[in-house]
Amino acid sequence: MQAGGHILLIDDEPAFRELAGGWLEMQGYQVASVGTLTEAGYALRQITPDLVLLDLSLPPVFDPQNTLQSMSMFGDTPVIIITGHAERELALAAISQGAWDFIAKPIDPEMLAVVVRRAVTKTQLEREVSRLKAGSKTKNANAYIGVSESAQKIRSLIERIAPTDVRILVMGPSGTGKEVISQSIHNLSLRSSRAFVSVHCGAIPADLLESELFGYVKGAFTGAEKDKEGLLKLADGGTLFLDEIGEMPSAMQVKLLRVLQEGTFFPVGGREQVHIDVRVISATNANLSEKVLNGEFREDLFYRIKGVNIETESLHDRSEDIPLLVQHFLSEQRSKANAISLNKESMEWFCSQPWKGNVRELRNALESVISICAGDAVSLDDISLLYPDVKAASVMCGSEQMQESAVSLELPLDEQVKQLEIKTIRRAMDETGGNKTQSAKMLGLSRQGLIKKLERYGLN
Ligand SMILES: Nc1ncnc2c1ncn2[C@@H]1O[C@H](COP(=O)(O)OP(=O)(O)OP(=O)(O)O)[C@@H](O)[C@H]1O
Repeated sequence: MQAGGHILLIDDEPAFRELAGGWLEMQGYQVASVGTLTEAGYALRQITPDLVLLDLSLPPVFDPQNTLQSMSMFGDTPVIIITGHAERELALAAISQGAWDFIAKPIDPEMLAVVVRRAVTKTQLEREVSRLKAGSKTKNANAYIGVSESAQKIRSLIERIAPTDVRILVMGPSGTGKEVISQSIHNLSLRSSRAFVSVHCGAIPADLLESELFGYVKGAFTGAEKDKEGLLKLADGGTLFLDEIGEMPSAMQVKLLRVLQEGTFFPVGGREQVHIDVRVISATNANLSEKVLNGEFREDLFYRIKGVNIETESLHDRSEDIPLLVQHFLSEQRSKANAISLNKESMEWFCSQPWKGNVRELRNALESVISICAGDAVSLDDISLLYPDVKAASVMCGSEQMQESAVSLELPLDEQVKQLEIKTIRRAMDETGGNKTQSAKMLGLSRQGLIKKLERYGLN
């Protein structure tokens, strides 16, 4: 995608299209030029312009009123009317009907540049505003939260690769934030004002996936009463997130490969090729290399989507992220409801659970507990209504130790987190007489995760 923006130029004079189109391209815009409204309709299926430049006198009828009545086909995209001298009245009428501006032929390139820039900037700003309004999901650009070594690496990788168009494959257990990572990459990318379209490849039945992705034309099958755009077209200019790509049926894998290689596809039942410009981010909790070896996933598609790999760890193996995640989800709740907090024991309980469903399970549990909390601080009594065998965890969790040990601003955060981890691990090992299995359980880590940390910190 070029930074300048997309322009749809509709004028029946080929020489003018060539001249004005070429000049605008030199200014950094991507220009689609057509000679009739019918062609404009086709073009709109392939691009979402930031601006339309429209001549009012168009074949076959050459009736400016007819062209004016068709302006609704451009939705809220600004339209600049191109007029001849004699059409000034008409141009004014066009503006009263919602056109953004008009410019008279012969066109002064300097004037065209100014008018076009104003209109394109307006569209881009409006789209940005609606993107920001669209929800808190996009509010925080890098929404991936965590202080563990793995989370910090992922956060900085997100920031590094976001502005590029490199393809990305995010791998890791369910509920560990693969979609959060992908959305954050989109938020920080040059495509952030365009759509982030998420497709759950395993959730859509195989026979529906093709029409969902590619769209269809009227009459393509029983029930196709009008043309429908697919998710690929919706993602044009933006990011396509293919979740659970490992579950994509093999027939669709071939078709997706073609889209990724050529940037084009045919809607179901359609004869016109659609061009798109999307950045693809894929995610999976399966071992794709193994699937390739077993013949369950196409090798050529695997190499096409691979790009940069990001691997998430289970929450088990980075329990030091729990306090921050809990604080984050609490603050999200606070903006919806009254201030609510967690008392000391309940925070300890949250830090000590295994959370097999990872961050998703942690978040759901926290939200359920908050919803039944009687006061303004969640207590173990509240938790026990949902988890009857609740017991206060004996291990202190990160945030509290942070408060206890004097927090120093002289040491980098990494170092403080490391020291906190070492202290917590030592304490668990002391309390269990050095038993790794019990310590791991106490710390909410897998045994393997604990062993890795012991090695990393030389605590063996
Ligand atoms: N590091 C994180 N920071 C903030 N929120 C997170 C993080 N990790 C996960 N979440 C939250 O946990 C929930 C699940 O995250 P997400 O859907 O991104 O996981 P996933 O790995 O894509 O899961 P699945 O493989 O099941 O699709 C979401 O509500 C998300 O907001």
